[in-house]
Amino acid sequence: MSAYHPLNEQEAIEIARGLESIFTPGAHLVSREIGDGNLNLVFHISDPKEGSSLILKQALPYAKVVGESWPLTLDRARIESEALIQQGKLAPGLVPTVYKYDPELALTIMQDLSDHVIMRRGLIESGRYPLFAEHISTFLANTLFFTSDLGMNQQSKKLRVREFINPELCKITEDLIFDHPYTDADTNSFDEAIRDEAEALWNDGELHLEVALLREKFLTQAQALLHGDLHTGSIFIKPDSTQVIDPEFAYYGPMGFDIGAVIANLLLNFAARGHWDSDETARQEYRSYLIETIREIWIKFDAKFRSLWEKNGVDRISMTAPGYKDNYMNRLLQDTVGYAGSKMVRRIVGLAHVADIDQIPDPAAREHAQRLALSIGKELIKRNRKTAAIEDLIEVAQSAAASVKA
Ligand SMILES: Nc1ncnc2c1ncn2[C@@H]1O[C@H](COP(=O)(O)OP(=O)(O)O)[C@@H](O)[C@H]1O
Ligand SMILES: CSC[C@H]1O[C@H](OP(=O)(O)O)[C@H](O)[C@@H]1O
Repeated sequence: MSAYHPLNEQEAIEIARGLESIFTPGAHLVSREIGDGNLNLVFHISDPKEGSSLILKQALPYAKVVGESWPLTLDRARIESEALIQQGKLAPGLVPTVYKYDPELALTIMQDLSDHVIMRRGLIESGRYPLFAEHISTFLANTLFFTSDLGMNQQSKKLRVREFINPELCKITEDLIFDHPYTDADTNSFDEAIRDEAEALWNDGELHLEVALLREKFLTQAQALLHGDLHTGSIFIKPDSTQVIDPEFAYYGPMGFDIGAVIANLLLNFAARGHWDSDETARQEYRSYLIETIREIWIKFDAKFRSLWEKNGVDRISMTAPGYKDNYMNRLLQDTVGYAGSKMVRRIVGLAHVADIDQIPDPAAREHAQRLALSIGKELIKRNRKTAAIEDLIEVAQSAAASVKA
């Protein structure tokens, strides 16, 4: 196939045919474009007779959600395939296998995970995933520890940082998460019913200070290789398996940004309950499940990260200096809390929203969910540097749920 152009379904089939380890030569293949994200084309190619299939993901030279007026680098396909390969080595079984990367067509060919569901949809449908905290804490601990100065050769790490310089995708995050929600920006999008909330965000100096500090860390702290967009739409799940996809925002940044993303998206679902539950008891039970999952994620992450540090640490003084590990883990928790809050706020007033809340058809119920999400998000941002335990974050969510009335 020649130089870059967006593929059609037939061309996608022809490329997939080349994967002879997946498809029998001459097989009748079927192609469907299934991309529902903000940025890329995703083709599902299958051989219905044999039951074999794969995914072909192609970057477009612009942001699909906005159109050609928002050009976007094709290099993100390289970042995504390289990040998937790194994560696959560090967290085996928790990301799809990459079969092939084609730089010219900005194409990643990977394992089909259609037997899983996108976790955001699973949560909306009140699914429970008892192994999720175990799996995602392993993904986070392994990928973050072994790409940081604590767990890898520090000279090699600097070279890795260079490979994952991702300025255009980082700029999206810097704007959409750490700037636009706090000013009257053109990209913002919110229901008129909550204009008072949006305007309050634009005028809250205490909040702006904390957002500026979190933004500074996002801009400057090359702590570890992040997934960079770890929301529940980037996680495929079923009861016995968790698979992280879509790391095109990967770069070396502050670890708490990834952990905070997971927690923020569980809390967005927490705020949206009610509409998705049959009655008040079901709502309380599902919220308890979400809170328990958040608690478990942090506790398991903390234990696994410390254990990796004990067994595999490469940085002498950080392993022996009294109190350093506790200090590090506490700063990590504080970042997690601050970034979780930032990621909640952006999904209510910023450009890209979440189905958990936007798909609530009843305007009053949707407004309640939005106000609750903002209340939790703002409080987490304001309290981030005072956080001492995961219970502090849980307390913020629970007391907001009790005080923001429907
Ligand atoms: N490996 C995969 N297996 C099955 N479906 C996939 C896979 N990767 C992506 N998809 C489908 O394509 C959609 C968009 O993929 P995603 O990587 O999130 O794209 P974007 O970068 O545009 O957000 C997912 O929500 C999912 O439905
Ligand atoms: C203009 S991109 C907006 C938003 O979309 C990305 O998410 P996804 O690729 O999963 O659709 C990312 O969260 C960006 O901030």
